[in-house]
Amino acid sequence: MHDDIQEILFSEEDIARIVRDLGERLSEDYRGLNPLVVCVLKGAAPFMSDLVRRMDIALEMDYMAVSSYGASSQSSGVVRIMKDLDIPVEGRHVLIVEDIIDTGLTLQYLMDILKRRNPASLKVVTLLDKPERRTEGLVPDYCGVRVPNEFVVGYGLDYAEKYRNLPYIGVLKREVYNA
Ligand SMILES: O=P(O)(O)OC[C@H]1O[C@H](OP(=O)(O)OP(=O)(O)O)[C@H](O)[C@@H]1O
Ligand code: HPA
Ligand SMILES: [Mg+2]
Repeated sequence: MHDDIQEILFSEEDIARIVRDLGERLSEDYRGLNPLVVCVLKGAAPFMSDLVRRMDIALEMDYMAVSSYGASSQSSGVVRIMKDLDIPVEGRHVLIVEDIIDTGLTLQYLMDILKRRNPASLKVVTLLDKPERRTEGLVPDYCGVRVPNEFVVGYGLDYAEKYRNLPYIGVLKREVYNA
């Protein structure tokens, strides 16, 4: 697994620091609002799990699964809902948790769907932002860190379902997905 990584971008310690800072900011901004924190499966699961433990406020958690990349390093452009939320969104302060915003297609689709359900507010926190690839005019409300235009894996991010359990975030060697 580690042999497939070209370069480590963020170590376990880097990630812990970034997540702690985001958690502190979100705790201030959402105190007293009992936000509905929505994890976009599967990539955001490790980030969600660490982030909520850095949010020292009352909140509720729910999970949604949409998929566009499948077993590929290229977005198919078609986003599908694989699992919807259990908790109603109407009147709630909804915070979407993403691992990465790349083209922005996934998030644009998700925001359009959730907006129609009349939340009190709808914002996004992403651990990674890859703005160079954006096709949708989307800017995250909260962003951990920017990444270069490379395919990255680890800490939830996969290539063909692999590498999600790496404790760090790194650039995948091109020969792995061009093979
Ligand atoms: O901005 P975009 O170009 O849409 O890409 C970002 C999305 O792609 C990945 O999910 P994926 O569809 O691969 O599912 P996964 O989370 O299960 O890996 C990632 O977790 C984001 O949700
Ligand atoms: O760089 C990436 N890595 C893994 N999954 C992704 N989904 C969108 N961009 C990426
Ligand atoms: Mg993926």
